Amino acid sequence: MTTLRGQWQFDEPLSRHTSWRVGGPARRLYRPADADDLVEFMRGLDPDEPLLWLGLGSNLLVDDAGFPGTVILTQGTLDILERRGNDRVYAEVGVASAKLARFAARHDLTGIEFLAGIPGTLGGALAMNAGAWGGETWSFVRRVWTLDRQGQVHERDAAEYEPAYREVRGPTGEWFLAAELELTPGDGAASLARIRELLDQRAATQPVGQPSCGSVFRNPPGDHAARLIDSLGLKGLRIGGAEVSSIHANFIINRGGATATDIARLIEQIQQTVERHTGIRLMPEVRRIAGEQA
Ligand SMILES: Cc1cc2nc3c(=O)[nH]c(=O)nc-3n(C[C@H](O)[C@H](O)[C@H](O)COP(=O)(O)OP(=O)(O)OC[C@H]3O[C@@H](n4cnc5c(N)ncnc54)[C@H](O)[C@@H]3O)c2cc1C
Ligand SMILES: NC(=O)C1=CN([C@@H]2O[C@H](COP(=O)(O)OP(=O)(O)OC[C@H]3O[C@@H](n4cnc5c(N)ncnc54)[C@H](OP(=O)(O)O)[C@@H]3O)[C@@H](O)[C@H]2O)C=CC1
Ligand SMILES: C=C(O[C@H]1[C@H](O)[C@@H](CO)O[C@H](OP(=O)(O)OP(=O)(O)OC[C@H]2O[C@@H](n3ccc(=O)[nH]c3=O)[C@H](O)[C@@H]2O)[C@@H]1NC(C)=O)C(=O)O
Repeated sequence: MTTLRGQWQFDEPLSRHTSWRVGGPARRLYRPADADDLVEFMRGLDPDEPLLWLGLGSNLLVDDAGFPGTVILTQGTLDILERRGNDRVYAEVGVASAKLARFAARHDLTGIEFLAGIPGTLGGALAMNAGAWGGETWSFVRRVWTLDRQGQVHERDAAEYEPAYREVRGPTGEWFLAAELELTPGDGAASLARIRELLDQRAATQPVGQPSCGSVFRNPPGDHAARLIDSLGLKGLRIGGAEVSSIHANFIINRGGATATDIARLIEQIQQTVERHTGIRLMPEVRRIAGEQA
């Protein structure tokens, strides 16, 4: 029997762990001390316990009722980050995407500048195939290490996964522990300048200072959700504390005191209005949490 070294919290409000600042309590939240500790934790976990892996919570709509199970928090832990060889970076999933982008640039490795403005962890970026400005996370992944519910670690080749727009299909019942990325050796100063440029571009077009989950809807083929929502005059539409951003129409911001229900109702209202006027059913990009996630 091994003693766990991580930290427990009980009835922890998930509004403290999501960028929308909404979401009810998790029955239990566990922040592992490191990857070995997390392996031990999974080995001892009740097979029926609902489980949610959480990074920064920047793409999650957690219900007001909370999560009736265990949340594993990787942000602020699982933070090993190192260069390997000429063109590789190894990172555990708790590393912030922004930190990974700057680390690569400082080591004269280029290609992932786009990750600098995407809030969240590498784990969330892998699960969502996070992308911006033409770049996508999985274009750079060569290997991943995953963990299953029995506490078994698997080393997997990127070829075992099928990345698509804001999603990736692969072996089920496993979560990401770490990844190895292949980057292009180049000019680190130019890479840092590109990061600054992309952050400026983002600040000019997105409400980065206000609580949100980024784009609420996926872009439909050949169009942009934001353009459709904007063209119907929905900017500023508000339910409770949730409001369609007047800066970017595909962002819903928490104006203070929003509930998950406010946000969910606003999402539905936008979907219905857009569908009625254009025939296009917008599909959410954000993930709604009400039960077990795998
Ligand atoms: C202001 C703002 C701007 C944004 N801009 C962009 C953008 O340009 N492009 C973009 O793609 N996204 C964007 N997003 C959305 C979000 O930042 C990304 O999806 C991000 O990669 C999520 O990372 P996270 O750590 O917060 O994941 P979380 O929200 O914590 O989790 C997201 C999903 O990943 C799963 N997950 C987390 N860690 C793991 C793991 N280790 N193994 C398996 N599954 C895991 C969770 O269970 C959940 O289903 C933006 C969000 C905000 C608030
Ligand atoms: N957190 C959120 O809810 C939101 C975040 N954002 C934006 O998303 C991006 C990423 O956010 P988040 O995931 O929270 O990560 P952080 O902003 O916490 O950044 C993570 C790490 O990246 C490095 N870093 C970030 N910005 C800088 C900088 N200007 N100069 C030097 N190093 C930097 C730092 O690493 P080191 O430890 O090496 O210094 C930092 O610890 C930021 O641009 C942020 O403004 C936007 C909306 C919401
Ligand atoms: C923020 C996210 O990702 C973002 C990513 O940061 C940016 C930059 O690459 O490109 C996508 O936004 P986007 O398609 O809305 O890109 P933008 O360039 O801002 O806008 C697209 C088009 O919509 C129009 N537009 C935008 C905002 C608005 O309020 N009104 C409007 O009409 C713009 O004029 C432009 O013609 C990603 N969103 C999706 C759903 O793919 C996220 O996934 O959370």
